[in-house]
Amino acid sequence: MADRAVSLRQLTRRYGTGPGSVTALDGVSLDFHHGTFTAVMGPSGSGKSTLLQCAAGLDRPTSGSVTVAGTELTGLSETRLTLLRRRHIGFVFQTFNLLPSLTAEQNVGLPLRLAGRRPPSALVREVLERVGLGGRRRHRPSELSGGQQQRVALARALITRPQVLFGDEPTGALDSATSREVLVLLRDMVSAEGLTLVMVTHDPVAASYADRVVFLVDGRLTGEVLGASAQDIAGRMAKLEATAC
Ligand SMILES: Nc1ncnc2c1ncn2[C@@H]1O[C@H](COP(=O)(O)OP(=O)(O)OP(=O)(O)O)[C@@H](O)[C@H]1O
Repeated sequence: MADRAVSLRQLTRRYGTGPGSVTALDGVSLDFHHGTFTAVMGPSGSGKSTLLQCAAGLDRPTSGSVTVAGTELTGLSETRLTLLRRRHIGFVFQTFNLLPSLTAEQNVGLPLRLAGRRPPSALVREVLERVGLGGRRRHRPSELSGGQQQRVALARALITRPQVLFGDEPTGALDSATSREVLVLLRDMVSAEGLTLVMVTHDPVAASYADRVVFLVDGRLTGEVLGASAQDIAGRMAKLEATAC
């Protein structure tokens, strides 16, 4: 158990009830080990975002269990779940979700403010420097490029030093060169700093930065590959999409 940052057991998420209900996740069991980078892929509607939201404690599964940092989330009160998320989990989205009226450093300090702490300026500076934005501390999101905004979002997710970072298409809105910069940064945080990263992506190139790629179809796990090239991953995706049609 100690080497697992996140464990999913028989995770099922159904939306709605009766004949119109949708089973977005159907009995998924998966482990994400400390210091590893996993990409989650699958055709549109296969349950990738639902898996991420349940694993990150942002959504509650219909049945099954999620364990993060040794604590099972099922059954935790909203307050305890919020505290656990703040302490152990970071999340980055495709849309960077920065507050437009705040500077980069104010955005980065936000999670600590929400937890009732004053963000130490040395720590904010250190995290912004880590993502290569030491010189942009006073800029507002509108004064930054897409890649820079995503790096601010990354710094904001990392300021609490989470054990696990979940990314839902974090490079989906970026051009390929900028996307590569963000992926190199993410890869380095896993390899050099022991972060555990779980990233949903449609992009085989982005997935090739991961140690492992897991594939979902119709809410079920259909396989995984280790250390695969972008070409191999694209080939597998093409097959899955052909059978999903
Ligand atoms: N709030 C909701 N209410 C009802 N159905 C939902 C809801 N959210 C997702 N679904 C359904 O659950 C299934 C899985 O959705 P999900 O967003 O997890 O898929 P995805 O693999 O992330 O898709 P995409 O690649 O298109 O983003 C889909 O059939 C979707 O329509």
